[in-house]
Amino acid sequence: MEWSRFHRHKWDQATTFAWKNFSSAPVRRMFSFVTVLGRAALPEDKLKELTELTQEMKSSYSAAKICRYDPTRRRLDNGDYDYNADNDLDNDIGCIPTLSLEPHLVQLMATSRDPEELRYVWRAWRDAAGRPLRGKYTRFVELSNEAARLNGFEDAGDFWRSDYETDDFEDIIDGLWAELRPLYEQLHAYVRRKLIEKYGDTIVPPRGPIPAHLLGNMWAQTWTHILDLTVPYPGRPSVDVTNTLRRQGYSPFDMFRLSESFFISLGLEPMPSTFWQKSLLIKPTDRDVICHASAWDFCNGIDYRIKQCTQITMEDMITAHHEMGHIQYDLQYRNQPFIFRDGANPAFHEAVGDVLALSAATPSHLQEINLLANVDESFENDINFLFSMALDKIAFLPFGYLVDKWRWEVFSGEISESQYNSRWWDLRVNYQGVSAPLLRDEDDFDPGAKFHIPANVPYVRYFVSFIVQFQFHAELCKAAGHSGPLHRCNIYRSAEAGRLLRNVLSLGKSRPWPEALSVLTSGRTNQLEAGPILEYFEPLMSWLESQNKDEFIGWQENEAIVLGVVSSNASVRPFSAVIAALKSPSRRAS
Ligand SMILES: CC(=O)N[C@@H](CC(=O)O)C(=O)NC[C@H](CC1(C(=O)N[C@@H](Cc2ccc(O)cc2)C(=O)O)CCCC1)C(=O)O
Ligand SMILES: [Zn+2]
Repeated sequence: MEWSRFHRHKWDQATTFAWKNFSSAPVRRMFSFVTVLGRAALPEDKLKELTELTQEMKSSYSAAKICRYDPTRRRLDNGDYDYNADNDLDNDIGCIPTLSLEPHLVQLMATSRDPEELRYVWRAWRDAAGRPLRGKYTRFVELSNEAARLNGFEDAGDFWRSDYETDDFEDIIDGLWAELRPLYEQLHAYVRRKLIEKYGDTIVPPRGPIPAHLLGNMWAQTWTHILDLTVPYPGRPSVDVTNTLRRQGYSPFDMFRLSESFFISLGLEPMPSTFWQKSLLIKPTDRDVICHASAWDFCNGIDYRIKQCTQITMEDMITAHHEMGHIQYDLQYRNQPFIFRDGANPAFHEAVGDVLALSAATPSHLQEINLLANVDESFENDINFLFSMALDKIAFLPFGYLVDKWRWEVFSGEISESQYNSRWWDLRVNYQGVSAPLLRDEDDFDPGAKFHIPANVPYVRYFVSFIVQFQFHAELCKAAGHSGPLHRCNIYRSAEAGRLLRNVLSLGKSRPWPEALSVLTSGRTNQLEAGPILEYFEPLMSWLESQNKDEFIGWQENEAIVLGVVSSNASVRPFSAVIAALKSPSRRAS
C-alpha cells in the first residue's frame, strides 16, 4: 500500500521523537544531544563551503602580519601618520610585514607607552586581520543560520544559546551585567583618570570613553598590562611576578609543572605522561602554527594535549592554569558515556583553571612558592592586589558580554552587513566605555580582528565563567575551612576542596548544569549569582568610590576623541566629537 504523505509524516513524527517517551532520563538526555547534527545537517556542497570558509578565515587571521612602526614615516600635513605610504611605491617606503600577533603585537600593546605607535599597531592589525574577512563573514553567517534552522533552531545564535539549557538566558546575563556595571564604572573612571595623568586630556577625554589603544591589550579586553600606570599604591612589591619568573629561569615546561602541582595538591589528576611528550608548549620556529592557546581531548582516555606559544610572563602562567583546567575537566569526566564528556555548560569548562588561579595568584601563595618577597598584608597591599585582579576580571566583563551580543544580533539579522562595524562600536562604547582611536567605517571589520570571530568560537562562555568561577571559589574556600576576606583565600593542598570540585567535574554534562551548581553549593543555590564576585571585590569597590568622589562616573559618547582621516565612505555615524575635533584647530585631527 502506497503510504500517503500524511501517513509517512506521521510515521516520521512518531519514530523520530519516540525517544522523548523513553522512561530513562539519562537515555532521553543522550538522545537529545546526539540528535543535534550541527553543521552535518547541511547538504554536502554547503557543508564543504562552510568548512572551507571557516578554515580560510582562521588561517587568514593566524597568518596576518604587519610592518614595524616607523616614526620617521612621511606624515600628512596635520602630522598624522600616513598609512597609505606603504602603497606609495615611488618613494620605496614600502615595508615587509614581519610582526605577528603572538608574541610581537601582544608585547607591543602591553609595553609601548607611545600613543602614536600604539595607534599605528592598533590600526595596522585591523587592516591586516579584520578587513580581509568582511566579505567571507556574510556568507559564513548565511550558511551557519541555514545549518541551525536544519537543526530546528531559529538561527545560529539560538543554537549556541541552547548549550545553556535555559529559556531566559539573555535576561539572566543582562541581569548579571546590571549588578556588576557599577563596579566596572568605578574601575573605568579610576583608570581613565590615571591615563589622563599619563597621556593628557587631549588624548583621553575626562568624561568620555577611553581610547581603546591605551589599555595594554589589542582588544582592550583585560587591562593588566597598564598596572604600572594605574596601581593605587606604587612602590610596593608588584603582584606581577613576570620579572621574578624570568630571573629564576622558569621555562614554559616549569610553568606547566607549577600548574600541575596545584591540581595534584587538591587530590586531582596529574597530567598523563603523553601530555608531556605530545603537548606543544613553545612556538616552533620552523613553521607557522595557530598560536592562540588551546587544550585538546583526543577522546581515548589517554591522549590530552595543550598547544600554547608560551612566553615567560605572569599572564602566560595564569593561562597555563586556564588551559590545564580544561584538561583536568576532560580527565574528570573521562568515564562518562561519550556524549556526556563535556562541561555542564561551556562556562564551567572555562572556569576550572581560573578557579585554581584565583588561589595561585594570591600574594600569600606566590610567597609560598618563592615568587614574591615577604609581603605584609597591609591595607595598601590588599588594595593593590584586588586592583590587579580587577584589571583582569572586572575589566573583561563588558567585552565578554558584547562579543556575542554583537554576533547574536548578526545571526538574527538585527545587524545587517552594512552595519557590522558601526554596531560593533556602538556596543564597545555603550558597554565597555572604550572608543576607536581613529575613525572607522564600513570597509573595516573590527570584530574580525578578534580570534573568536573568524575561528567561530562562542564567547559569552567567558562572561559567565568570570562570574561562576567566583561562586566556585567561594564554595571551595568554605570547604577548605577558609575564614576571612574571600580575596585572601588560597585552597592550595585542601583535600576537602578537591573532593568537592571532583564531585562537580566528574558529572560532565550528564546532568543539567543547575544540578551541578547545586552539588557545588550543597543545595544552597542552583543559579548563576553575582554575590561572590561582588563580595570578593567589595573592599576595592569602597576604596574606588572614595577615590572617585570628584570623578565623572561613566562616559558620554559625544565626548569621544576620534582622530584620523575621515575616509571617503565614512558610513560610520561619526561621533559628534569627531565633527568637533575636525572643526577645532586645537585638537590635532585631520
Ligand atoms: C579544542 C578547543 O578549542 N578547546 C578549547 C577549550 C575547551 O573547550 O576544552 C580551547 O582550548 N579554547 C581556546 C581558548 C584560549 C584562550 C581564550 O581564547 N581566551 C579568551 C577569553 C579569556 C580571556 C582571559 C582569560 O583569563 C580567560 C579567557 C580570549 O583570549 O579572548 C586564550 C588564552 C586563555 C584562553 C580557551 O582555552 O578558552
Ligand atoms: Zn578556556
